[in-house]
Formats: sequence, C-alpha cells, structure tokens
Amino acid sequence: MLCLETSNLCHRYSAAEAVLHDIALAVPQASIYGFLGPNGAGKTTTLRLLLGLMRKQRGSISIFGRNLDTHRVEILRQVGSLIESPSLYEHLTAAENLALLQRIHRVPAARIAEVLERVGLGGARDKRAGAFSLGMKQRLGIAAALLHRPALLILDEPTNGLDPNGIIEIRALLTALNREEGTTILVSSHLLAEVERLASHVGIVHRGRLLFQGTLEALRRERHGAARVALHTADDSHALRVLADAGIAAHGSEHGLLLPPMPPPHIAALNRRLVEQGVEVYAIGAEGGDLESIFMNLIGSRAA
Ligand SMILES: Nc1ncnc2c1ncn2[C@@H]1O[C@H](COP(=O)(O)OP(=O)(O)OP(=O)(O)O)[C@@H](O)[C@H]1O
Repeated sequence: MLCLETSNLCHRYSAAEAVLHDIALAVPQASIYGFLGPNGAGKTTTLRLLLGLMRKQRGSISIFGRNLDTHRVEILRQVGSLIESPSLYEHLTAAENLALLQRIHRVPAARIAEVLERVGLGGARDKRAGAFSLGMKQRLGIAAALLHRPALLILDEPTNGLDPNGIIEIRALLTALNREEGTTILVSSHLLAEVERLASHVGIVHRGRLLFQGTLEALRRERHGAARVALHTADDSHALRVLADAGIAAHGSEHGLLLPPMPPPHIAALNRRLVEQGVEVYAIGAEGGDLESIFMNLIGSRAA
C-alpha cells in the first residue's frame, strides 16, 4: 500500500531547462523513504510540489490514495513538513512558538507538551528559541510539524548543518516516530551513509531523474552486483597470466588484484582454475560496492 505516489512529475523554472524529468515516486505506507541526491538534484523542488507549495506543471501526485489536485486541503491536513530551516520566532519560547500553531491547527493545548517531550525538548519549553542550538531549532521545527499528528511527515535535509550528535538525535527521533506511531516519513538527504542508517526505502535522484528506487535491501543487492572481486595470491604476475588466458581483465592495486564484478559461481570456477594452474590463492573478497560507489555507478551508467 502506497502512502504517496507520483507519476511523470516534471518541472521547469525557466523555459530553458527542465529540473525534474518524469519523477515516479512510490513511498510505501509506514516506510522511512530516503530521497537521496547531490545538491541541485531536484529534491527540494520535488518536495515543494508534493506539498503544493509550487504550482505543478505536469504529472500527477497522489497522497493517501487521493489526487492532490482535487483533495488538497484534506490531504495536507494529515501532512507535516519541514522544508529548509524552521520558521521560528526567536524572541518567543519553544512553547509559545508552538502555541501559535496549536491555535491554527485547533489541537488541544496539551499537545504542545506532548510534542516537546517527543522531540526531547521537554526541559526547554520555556527557553527562547533564539537561544537554541541548531539541532534544538531543528527539533522544534519537527515538533511544530508533528502538532496535528500527521500520518505523513515530509522533511527536507533535516540534519543539514548539524553536528554528529545532532544528527544522531534527529535519526533516533525519526526512527521512534516511525516505529511507535507508524508515521510515514519522506526525508531528503545528500548523504548516502545517513540514508543507509535511517531509511527502509530509497529513491536516488540525480539531475532531476530518478536513477533508482527500491528497498534498502534492493540497493544492497545492487551493491553486491557492483562490487569488484579482490584477489590476493602468492604470485600476482602468474595469476594475471591465468586470468588473461581466461579472458578476465584484472589490474593490481593496494587491495590486491582487482577483477570486474562477477556472479559467485564464476568466482568459484576462477578460484579452481587458479589453483589448478599452480597459483596459491590467499584470499578472495569484494572491493568497492559500498553505497557511495553504487551511487557513482548509477550516476555514471544512467545519467550519461
Ligand atoms: N527558484 C528557483 N528558480 C530557478 N531555478 C531553481 C529554483 N530553485 C531551484 N532551482 C534549480 O533547480 C535545480 C534543482 O534544485 P533543488 O533545490 O530542487 O535541488 P536539491 O536537490 O534540493 O538541492 P539542494 O540540496 O542544493 O537544495 C537546481 O539546478 C537549482 O539551481
């Protein structure tokens, strides 16, 4: 069951160049969907369109199974968001900032203490927002987005500019929200490692195109497919000759001999061949294929 779905979503800020090309997002219900891409990839533009903050030019957006064009108000009533930095009144306390929104959303005043507690700011409710650290401001922004108990939370780079501790806190908060309240979370990031730690599903966008979409597991499978084979032997030049005879291009590196990606049965056959030809094999492993290199592979192969 999908919480959010787009098809053929396109956008151009000027006639000259489209910044989004046929984006088809599929965000499963109760998932944490990491929307990953380098700066300028089109993440913020996409999220703004999903929130109706910009006029959609082409394509369709469906949230909670309803079309955003025709059910905008009722959909957005169940969506919380934080795009760029939170808009806070610095001279007001955390609780006062939320009280303004609490009246707009018409939720009980008791909800303020609840969300402050939820984001770990229970002890700072009477502190001025201006005196908050960046991480605390970000958490207050998330508290504001949570006031009306949204079923879907859309966050644009919520850990941007935070120190490692702040990043860990936000991650823990989002994970807890997802687990304990079933909130679907769509969160953008330019950091692969962060998405890997947080998300259950991933969409990778580059230059306005969705290069990959699937579960974190699927992304990891892609990683295994992209990993080169690292070979350690007692005699590399002998091994290179055997490999060349087998039609395998290899080269030496600090990680030993590096061979192109190949399926496991081929690795086993190669090992047999090396041993039969008198090469002593010390180790066979995988090199590269971390998420960063997957990302580069996808960009290289599909965005050219
Ligand atoms: N208001 C605007 N007017 C014109 N071009 C824009 C505008 N906003 C964004 N762009 C361009 O659209 C492209 C996508 O930008 P967008 O902000 O959506 O990317 P992003 O992935 O969110 O990157 P970042 O993390 O740097 O914000 C970029 O080339 C950007 O320069």
